[in-house]
Amino acid sequence: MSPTLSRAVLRQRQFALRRIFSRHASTAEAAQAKTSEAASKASEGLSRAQASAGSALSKAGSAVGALGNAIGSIGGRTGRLVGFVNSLIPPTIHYSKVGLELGKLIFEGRKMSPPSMATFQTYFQSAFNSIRSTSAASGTANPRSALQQVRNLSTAELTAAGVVLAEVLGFFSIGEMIGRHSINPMDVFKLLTRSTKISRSQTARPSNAKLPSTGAPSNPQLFGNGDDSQGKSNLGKRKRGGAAASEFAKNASEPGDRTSMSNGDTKIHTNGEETSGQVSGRPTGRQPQEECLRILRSHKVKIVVLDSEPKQSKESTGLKKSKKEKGSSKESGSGSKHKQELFPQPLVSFDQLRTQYNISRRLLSNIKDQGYVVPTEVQLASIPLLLDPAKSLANSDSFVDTDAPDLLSIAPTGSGKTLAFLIPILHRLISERKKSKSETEEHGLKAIVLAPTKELASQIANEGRKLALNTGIKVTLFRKGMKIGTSLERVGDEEQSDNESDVDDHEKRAALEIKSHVLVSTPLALLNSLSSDDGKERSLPTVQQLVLDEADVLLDPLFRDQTLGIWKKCTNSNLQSTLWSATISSSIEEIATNFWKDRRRPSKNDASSESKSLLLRLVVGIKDTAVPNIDHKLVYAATEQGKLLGLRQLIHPSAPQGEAGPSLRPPFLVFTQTIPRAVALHSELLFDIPPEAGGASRLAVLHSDLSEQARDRVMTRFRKGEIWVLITTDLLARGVDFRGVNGVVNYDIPNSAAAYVHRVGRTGRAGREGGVAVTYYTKEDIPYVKNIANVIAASERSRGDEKTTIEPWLLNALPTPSKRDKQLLKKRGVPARSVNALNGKGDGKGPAAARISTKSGFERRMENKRKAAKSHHQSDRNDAVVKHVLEENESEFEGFDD
Ligand SMILES: Nc1ncnc2c1ncn2[C@@H]1O[C@H](COP(=O)(O)OP(=O)(O)OP(=O)(O)O)[C@@H](O)[C@H]1O
Repeated sequence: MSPTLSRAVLRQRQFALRRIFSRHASTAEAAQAKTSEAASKASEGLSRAQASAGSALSKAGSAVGALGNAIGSIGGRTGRLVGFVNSLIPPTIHYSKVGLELGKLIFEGRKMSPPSMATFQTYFQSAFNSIRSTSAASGTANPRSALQQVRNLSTAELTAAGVVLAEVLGFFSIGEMIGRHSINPMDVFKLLTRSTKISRSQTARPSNAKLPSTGAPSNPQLFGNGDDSQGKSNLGKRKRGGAAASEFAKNASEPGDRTSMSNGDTKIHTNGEETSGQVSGRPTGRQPQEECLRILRSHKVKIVVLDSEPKQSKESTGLKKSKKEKGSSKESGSGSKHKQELFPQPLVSFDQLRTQYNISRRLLSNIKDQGYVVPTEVQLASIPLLLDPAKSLANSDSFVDTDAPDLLSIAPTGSGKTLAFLIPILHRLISERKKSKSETEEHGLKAIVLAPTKELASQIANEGRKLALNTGIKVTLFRKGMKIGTSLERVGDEEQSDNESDVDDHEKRAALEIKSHVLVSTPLALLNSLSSDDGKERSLPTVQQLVLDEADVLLDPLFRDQTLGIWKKCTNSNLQSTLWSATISSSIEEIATNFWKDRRRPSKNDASSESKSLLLRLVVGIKDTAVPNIDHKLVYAATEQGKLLGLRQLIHPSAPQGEAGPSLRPPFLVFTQTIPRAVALHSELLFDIPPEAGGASRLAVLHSDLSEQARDRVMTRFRKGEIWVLITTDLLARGVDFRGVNGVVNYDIPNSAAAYVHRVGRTGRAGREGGVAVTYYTKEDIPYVKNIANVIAASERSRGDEKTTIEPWLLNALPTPSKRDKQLLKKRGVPARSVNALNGKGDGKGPAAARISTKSGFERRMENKRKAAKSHHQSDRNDAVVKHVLEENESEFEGFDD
């Protein structure tokens, strides 16, 4: 064959190869699309890192390609061979990316597992054998015979070989690398773009490590499914995983069906008719009280009657003493010595909402559409009680004769309290709507949910809208400037907005008269709207249900007057009030109970105030303890500089790990004590994430001094996974639900044990495993850190760990803060880094001790500008974001010591 002819044949083969590659590429892209669809919002962030790595790979590929071209121009046989190899590089790079995505599946513990070394070897066994055999080696080493062999191959053989080679290279090299070594996306990025050598010891993580961002939790329940027939707590016996939970739900009873519900070793038989524990004259199809008790105990749920209406005796409220009550049961809080314990029918599956509590089909399907299958502990116990207390206590020795008990509910962070209060509200409104004959009948505002922050209120309203979809119930986020409408005509779903963007415009909002069945609001915005310009105060007589979410904050001095002000304006004598939080101290409980008693005291002129009422308290788990499914790390950093170094190590996971510091993967939240510190920390770290991985756009700050729109924007970007590290204040410490947050960093220690519980509760939501909470403390924090150490130790013990990460010597060595110290800390935070200290008005230890940056504000800004200019050359897109961030930053942050 002449050289011209062989060149033509080679070109033809390359063309055929490219066609096949592009066909395979589209299949691969479809697979990739499915992968990213399955990934959770937060893992989108991670995929982006990997995509960055992919693009870096491509760049590297083109560089190699260019080199190949240069070599190819050498000419002759060697040149052609090099040219052929060169043509294989782009598809190889492409398939490497496919391998990378497959590796991601492996890495994230999805359906695939990495191929074993043995499988790998079988692919290459023949090649290995050939290499070992000298004769074969000399044969293949001869370029003339190698070229001849290539020429003898048919086009089909050649293309097939090329595809297999590219796939094998791509899958095994990158997929195997990521899957086997569990390399962090950031490490991959570094490995591929900066040639950073990452030793196995630095990158190796337990192969079974699960991250909260890796998708839906298999079991949203935190406790339970263990045998607890003695009614003892099952500390340390928590069985996790989907099997137990789904079985729990699957076996839930249907009316008329004889089913057996397995709850660990607990067997409950129900048949839609009488059960062995059935109490004559009461509704049937229920579990006997002993079984209810057993389930509730195994899920660590306890419900007691805090107080019944003062003027009514237990006889008249229909409340009987249970056997247990007759024994001595000592409870703390709100003054009462003995508290009646209740054992309502637990809700073992959401299907029971329809079969036993007759909720609307639409509401049930909306619940299911959200992917909720197994009720969490707080839902399991509270929803039946709120939907129909008499029915839920039907087979119990204790039953209550009231339609709407008031409830104080204390359940861990991320345990689904929102759903627990929204379902009963919506059910009641839907039922009333059905009962009303006239289409035009005035319905009015029926329910109010109060939350301490706009972010949380917005989240609850969104959740409410999803559940109320097509039910005819309107849920509205109430914002500053809105007015409550005086009447409410029948509202259709078309009037519902799926998000709050339609009310972003302040002017429009000012004129907006809200007509809604359910309002979700912060207390001040709502209270202000109730006082009219002529000085007249409006009340809310139509409101039947009031929810205080994060009730301990709402009843804290900061919000107390506003919250109680609204509560008082809900003048309906049948108002049902429910209070929810992960932490409610006995003093807050007392305030709530006293207020409740005052409200319930029958007034002389109002006969209807003689209504039957009851205040219940529901506790899930151990009060005021962090969820058991997260890992806590308390790190002594000595100084502010030590903390900064520690945080930088977290942002750059390739820095030495292990003893030097804990490992944490983005996305994560970083909490500071004050707004200026959050802004300063953001400014300090702005350029720590390399531009190729998104640079400054991956980092953001969120605090209450930002405009509402800016706050919404950051929240949306963080939820989408575009932001990896979000620096914030206690504004985001409560209630806010980011499903995929892998960790929380307390850059500044929280100002109370409760604040710690809530901050770290932003990870490990709905039973997700793998969340990490890192808390740094310095010399200045030592007087205050014992409370936090105690919470960590209690949380670790609550999951059955014999040894906690808090060494006993440390607990002994740390000083116990006095009550006054605790109060001051709660009010002002650690004095050395309070705003006063930063302004030089403190105890003289600040601002130097409290300064985050190693540089002055001016120096930091100059340096950031230099870095921004440099990054301009690297990426236009990043530069735009950086510029924007810098502008936003500069207008807010003037530095501490300029
Ligand atoms: N039954 C369930 N199954 C699975 N996930 C659930 C269930 N109920 C709620 N969730 C999810 O759990 C997460 C936490 O719920 P929610 O925000 O209501 O928790 P919370 O108890 O109010 O937490 P916090 O005390 O922090 O406010 C949400 O993402 C929610 O969608």
